[in-house]
Amino acid sequence: MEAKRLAAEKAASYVRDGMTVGLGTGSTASWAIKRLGERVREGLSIRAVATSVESERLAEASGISLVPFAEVQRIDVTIDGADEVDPHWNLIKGGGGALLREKIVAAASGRLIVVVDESKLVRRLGAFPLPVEVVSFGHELTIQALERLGCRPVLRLSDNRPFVTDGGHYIADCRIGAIHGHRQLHERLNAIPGVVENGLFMQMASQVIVGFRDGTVRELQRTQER
Ligand SMILES: O=C(CO)[C@H](O)[C@H](O)COP(=O)(O)O
Repeated sequence: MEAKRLAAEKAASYVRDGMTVGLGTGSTASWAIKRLGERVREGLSIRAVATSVESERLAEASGISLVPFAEVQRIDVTIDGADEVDPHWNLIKGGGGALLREKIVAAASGRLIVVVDESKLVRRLGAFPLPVEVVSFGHELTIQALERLGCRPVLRLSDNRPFVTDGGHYIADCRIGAIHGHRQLHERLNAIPGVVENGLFMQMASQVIVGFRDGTVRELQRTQER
């Protein structure tokens, strides 16, 4: 928890007056929201959009002004967590179920700062099940199509009912194992009727900040994609 907080607070220190900020979702991103709230109380002037209802609530409670996404021309910087980060800064996201809004906000951001603890660093993505957001209508068929791709999907549950995202969709967590050919996988997944989006974030991160158990924080250097 301390490692997550340190990474998130480092990211929050890059936010400047006048910026429009994207607020991520999850335990790490929530530390950034809390730190930004403190900075706002100290006089920082920002406006923000949130990637989930949960983060919206935390931002409001922290005194951060939220603006409707429709009124935002450009997001200067977004700070968000990740479930896995590989050496090329490809990510798996969506463990908290917010991957669709997270991807929309990341794509509209000038900079995406990813904040993680060291447990999220992997040589190859895929040990963490890849979240795939699917529409509820016909989700059984969509899940069968995911099975045919070899994805081993499991419908995410909450209190024995399908987990419902902020967008009103379901999530299939796909146990793929080591992922090769991210781009092709991404395209195949999103080509299935009923799939809304998947949790692979490729070439979206601008910066990765990692908190370590020993209390240090490091900004990663990206390994060149081959
Ligand atoms: O993608 C996400 C939510 O959809 C989160 O950023 C991801 O699951 C990491 O969460 P945490 O910081 O709690 O480990």
